[in-house]
Amino acid sequence: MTRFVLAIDQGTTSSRAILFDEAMAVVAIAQQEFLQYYPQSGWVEHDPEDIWTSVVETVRAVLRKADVGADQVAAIGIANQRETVVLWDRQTGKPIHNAIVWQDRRTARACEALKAEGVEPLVSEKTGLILDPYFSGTKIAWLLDHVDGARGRAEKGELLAGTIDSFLIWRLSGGRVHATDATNASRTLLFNIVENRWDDALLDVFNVPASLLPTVHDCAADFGETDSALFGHAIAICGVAGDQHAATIGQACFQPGMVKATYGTGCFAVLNTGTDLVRSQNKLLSTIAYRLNGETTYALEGSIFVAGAAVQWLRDGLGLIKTAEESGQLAQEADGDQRVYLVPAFVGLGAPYWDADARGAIFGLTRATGPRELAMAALESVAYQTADLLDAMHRDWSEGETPVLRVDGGMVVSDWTMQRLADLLDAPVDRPVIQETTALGAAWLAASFVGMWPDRDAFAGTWRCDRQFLPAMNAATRSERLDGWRDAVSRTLSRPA
Ligand SMILES: Nc1ncnc2c1ncn2[C@@H]1O[C@H](COP(=O)(O)OP(=O)(O)O)[C@@H](O)[C@H]1O
Ligand SMILES: O=P(O)(O)OC[C@H](O)CO
Repeated sequence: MTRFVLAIDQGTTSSRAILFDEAMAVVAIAQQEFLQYYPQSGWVEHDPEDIWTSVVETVRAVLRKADVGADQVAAIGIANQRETVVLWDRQTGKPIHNAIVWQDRRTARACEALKAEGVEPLVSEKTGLILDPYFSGTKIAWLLDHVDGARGRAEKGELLAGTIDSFLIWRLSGGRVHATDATNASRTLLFNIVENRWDDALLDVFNVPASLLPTVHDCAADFGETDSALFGHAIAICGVAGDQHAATIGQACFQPGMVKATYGTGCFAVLNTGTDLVRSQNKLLSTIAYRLNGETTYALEGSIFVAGAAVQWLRDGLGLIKTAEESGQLAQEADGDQRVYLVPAFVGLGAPYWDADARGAIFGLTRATGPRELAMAALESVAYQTADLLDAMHRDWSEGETPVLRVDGGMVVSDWTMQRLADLLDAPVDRPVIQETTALGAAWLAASFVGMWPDRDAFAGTWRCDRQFLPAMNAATRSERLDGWRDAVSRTLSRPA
């Protein structure tokens, strides 16, 4: 009987189920978008029931499309939007509130208060992170303090907490398994990435009871199996990683110095630093790239909150385009001499600025500026932000030049954006043949655990380039544009950098 592996890619705007065969080829894909809730300025929520329904329905749809039975699926790998948290009732599995999404800034004041108490050095030392509302710790505390009775119920052991992977594992396993992997744990502010464990001192700082938290496994491990009633047959869950970590694996960035950037809702550049935990001097994060066979590989990460979301804003906020693809066509026709800069700080700025209070701004408008130039500015903002990240990485990573950038995510189909990225980075940009790298990484974790796919090195040897974009902008233009961007950012920050 032919065997398959199933990847669940639970992203910020949609859930995807992707079925791979034994030869690592994509057999079928199903995708479902779900609603985003913006209850207040800077707040972003998801209904966990929407996420759950979209996951179950896409899995059923992909099996139907491929005419494959659940009994033919050897294993499931899960990749998920990170940092987003859910608190749910241990008995009923019902969430006590909407999920607070990674982009949500509601805990900015709480982070400032903790900084004023002087705990940031301790937190950074243990977690590799920055005290920012982006991460899960203060979001969990917010839920405990703002949902009626939640803290009392948590202390009595009635509630469970988790990132989206944990919530899905709990539901998929019929309420039997409360687990996560080391990469997701490393984004919570509660996990000590040096000692690889939940840290009591951090639980104290964020006032989170240990009983809420899941067991932490390697990325390729036994995470239980799905309730057989869900898909007609139980399927083993054997791979879990945060989506950016899964993409790092899917891009085969296994060697120190290799770097990938994923362009979805946000953009996340991840540089493999090997088994050494490198501390950034330039406001990048130190994080767990992946943990396999008990060995932790670390990474430096630059996180940008708005990448494809700027294109969504052109479409849904301004109504300038009907589809995301039109952004590239408009940018192509734009007057390239206009220096219009969009700083898309819709939910503050992430790395390397970390300014939760900044809000978006547009500079350089003239009477001649129209939709084309705004589209160009939106797409260019993604390239400029990446340039900021790679610049910080170059300064932190002393092991020589970082090699070419491997890119993936929904935006990389835009040739115009990828060319502008190479131009502004002054470095080659490689787009792989398989652009579902997040799903591929999750599938590899699961498939290698059950011995179905090749080991790490052989898997890395299967990576293929679809197109390489080479820089073609002259140095003077590049430097003038980057100066303009930095000036625009400095005028957008809520406080001096
Ligand atoms: N042709 C395109 N040009 C520019 N942006 C695009 C294009 N196609 C999709 N996008 C953007 O890519 C994002 C979706 O990518 P995806 O990887 O699915 O995101 P996520 O995992 O965060 O939900 C959207 O924000 C969308 O605006
Ligand atoms: O949903 P994505 O692909 O934008 O990824 C979200 C990140 O995991 C947030 O840290």
